[in-house]
Amino acid sequence: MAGTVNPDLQAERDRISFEQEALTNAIDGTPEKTEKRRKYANLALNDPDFDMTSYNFLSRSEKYGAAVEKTVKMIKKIGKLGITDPTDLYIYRSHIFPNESTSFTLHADMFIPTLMGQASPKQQSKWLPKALTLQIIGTYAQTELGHGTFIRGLETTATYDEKTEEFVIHSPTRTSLKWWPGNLGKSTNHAIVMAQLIVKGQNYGPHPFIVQIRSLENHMPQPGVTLGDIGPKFGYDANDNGFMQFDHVRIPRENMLMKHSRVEPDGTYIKAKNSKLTYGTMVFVRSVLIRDVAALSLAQCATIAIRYSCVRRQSEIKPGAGEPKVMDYRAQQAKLFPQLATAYAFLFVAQEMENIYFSVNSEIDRGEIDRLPELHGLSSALKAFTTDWAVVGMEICRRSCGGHGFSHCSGIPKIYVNALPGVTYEGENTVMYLQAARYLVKCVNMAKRGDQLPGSVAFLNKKPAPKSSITEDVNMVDLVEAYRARAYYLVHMASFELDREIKNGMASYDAWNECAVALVMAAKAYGHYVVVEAFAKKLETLTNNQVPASVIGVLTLLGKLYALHGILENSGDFMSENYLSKQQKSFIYNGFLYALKSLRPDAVGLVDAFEFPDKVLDSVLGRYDGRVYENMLEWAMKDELNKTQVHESYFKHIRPFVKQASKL
Ligand SMILES: CCCCCCCCCC/C=C\CCCCCCCCCC(=O)SCCNC(=O)CCNC(=O)[C@H](O)C(C)(C)COP(=O)(O)OP(=O)(O)OC[C@H]1O[C@@H](n2cnc3c(N)ncnc32)[C@H](O)[C@@H]1OP(=O)(O)O
Ligand SMILES: Cc1cc2nc3c(=O)[nH]c(=O)nc-3n(C[C@H](O)[C@H](O)[C@H](O)COP(=O)(O)OP(=O)(O)OC[C@H]3O[C@@H](n4cnc5c(N)ncnc54)[C@H](O)[C@@H]3O)c2cc1C
Repeated sequence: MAGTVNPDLQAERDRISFEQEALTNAIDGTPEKTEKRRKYANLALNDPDFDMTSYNFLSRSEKYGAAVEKTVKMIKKIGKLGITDPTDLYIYRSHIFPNESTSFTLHADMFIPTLMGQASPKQQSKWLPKALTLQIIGTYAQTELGHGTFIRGLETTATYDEKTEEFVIHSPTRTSLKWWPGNLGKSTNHAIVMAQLIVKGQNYGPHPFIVQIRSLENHMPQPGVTLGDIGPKFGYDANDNGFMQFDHVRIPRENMLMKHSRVEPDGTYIKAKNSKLTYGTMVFVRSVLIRDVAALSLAQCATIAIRYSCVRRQSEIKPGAGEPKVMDYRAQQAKLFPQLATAYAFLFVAQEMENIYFSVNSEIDRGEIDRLPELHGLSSALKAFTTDWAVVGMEICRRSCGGHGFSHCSGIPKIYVNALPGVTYEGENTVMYLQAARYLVKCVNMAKRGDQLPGSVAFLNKKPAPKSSITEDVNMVDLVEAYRARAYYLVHMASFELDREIKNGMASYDAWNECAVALVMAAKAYGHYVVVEAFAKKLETLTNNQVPASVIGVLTLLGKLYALHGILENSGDFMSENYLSKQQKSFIYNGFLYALKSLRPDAVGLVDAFEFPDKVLDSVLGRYDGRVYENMLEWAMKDELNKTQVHESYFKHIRPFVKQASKL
């Protein structure tokens, strides 16, 4: 990150009030994690074998080809370097493929996790070594043309043939074509296929099967399998999301993943302890994408927009006093600082989600499944809440860069389109909120019966005070309590509405649909509360770990800003039933303004602390050295249109037309 830095940006760095290294450690989790991240990031970034030229100026086919080449090179390097730990692998990979999908992403993030979570020990010993050494490369093929959300509605069938001890995989209709699986279109040779298990004429619902889909010799589709790419999308150009049709494809019985449920050779079906264990890979990915998609993408966009806002000068505050940095406009701070605070909040809640995921998962491995519903409810709510707000925040960052934010030179469009499908894949967000609400409503009924609720839903056990205790000197404790109260009331209100409809004679499924607006609001409020509380807990942990006061100070300001902004944006909720008085609302507003003002000197330090390398941001606007204007023209000149002064279409179309016109 050496070189002459734009003086405007240097001035920002010269006045940072906190110890940046300690903050970076807090973001990573521990100093050891920072060290590890730097080590694997540098291994990737300093390797001259990786061409980090961005894909901006390539066609879709070229992008795909470049991604495959880079993926294979990366896999070879991983083998040479002996990187095996999943976190190290993830860091290494995300610095070679920043905000991009590798050609084997689904293999790493879903195919292998599914083998680990769904295959029996015997099956794991057969498939995992092959998968880990890439002798086979797989994807996760669940979604079909007709159904993504409603897994029970999948139409692909796996019919057991006891005579041959095989399953017959078949796509009976046009809508049963697998559609969307990543890396299916061109790259993979195996797939975990979710299909309706049919034994002796009985349908036991969706189950996972491992199916070879392409030849390991020449990559042609296996007999009975039709394959292709689904065509251009909103983004994800280098990713070959694919389609797949089966025509009575036979696989051995052992290819059904049988950790949780089994089919014996004679066709006897042994069911799982909980049929939803089959959905485990989705819970895993929902848990990790809170950090890897939502938090990090927003943090990157905030970095770009805040650095650029300290370089960009425009208009006037005081007439005649010259053009200020746009960061000095209070309105610009009001747009960008909440996004910065949200990125921090999501990083902290992701650390908590990761701990919960791994702790519940090891319980599940021991056969204890009591906490599965909470894990599902919490991961659903947080997946939806964080991806929703991350994409809203990224767009705010983009607009805050004015016109240049619309250009790929800002780097924001690439980050945005890579994160955007996070609101849809792995469970469409409204559907995820409703899943969380389903769990919350159950919890209300359990609390009414006097049951003690676990972890993140324990707040439903205790009625909050009817009035907030927020004072002029707003503090984190009162803010957390305000969010708890809002979540408590909205969850109870949704539950009350549901009960009322049912008491009035409505069938429970109709009542559910009727109350969906209240249910989604309840789940959002729950997600918001969990995030604010996670921020407060993080501050407590850092304080207990003797992190420097300067860091606690700036993070406390950020935490408050996040919570205050959320109250201002949702003041109707907080002010209903007079929980928050008009005077308290003015304390919130003043606290928000105070936080903006106080954070201004540290804005660049707070984004620098994320330590996103320039190669990751791939942004002219967000460069570490702030040399924006010096590099814009050079960047634009890379475009194919600038390779010649006069484009061939001039000779083909414009010139003849103009000649013709001049004769008239
Ligand atoms: C430190 C660790 C390092 C590790 C590094 C690893 C590196 C990984 C890095 C990853 C980085 C980034 C990741 C991003 C890239 C990944 C790319 C991903 C691409 C996307 C892939 C996909 O999209 S795959 C397809 C996903 N599809 C879905 O998600 C479908 C959504 N639908 C559903 O989940 C369900 O059908 C439903 C939730 C909608 C429920 O349907 P339905 O109404 O029919 O209900 P059911 O009858 O099915 O359910 C009834 C009861 O079951 C409960 N339930 C439902 N789901 C679950 C679950 N998953 N777990 C537990 N319980 C569940 C439900 O609540 C009901 O309960 P009751 O009320 O008690 O009856
Ligand atoms: C980039 C990308 C990558 C993907 N990768 C994969 C992959 O690798 N493997 C794979 O199997 N799939 C993959 N998918 C598919 C993805 O998982 C599904 O698109 C997703 O689960 C949503 O399902 P759907 O498309 O059927 O949406 P739909 O369910 O059709 O949603 C349409 C609308 O209906 C609403 N809706 C649906 N059901 C309900 C309900 N019960 N209550 C209220 N509203 C409802 C939704 O909220 C939404 O507004 C990918 C998708 C994308 C975009």
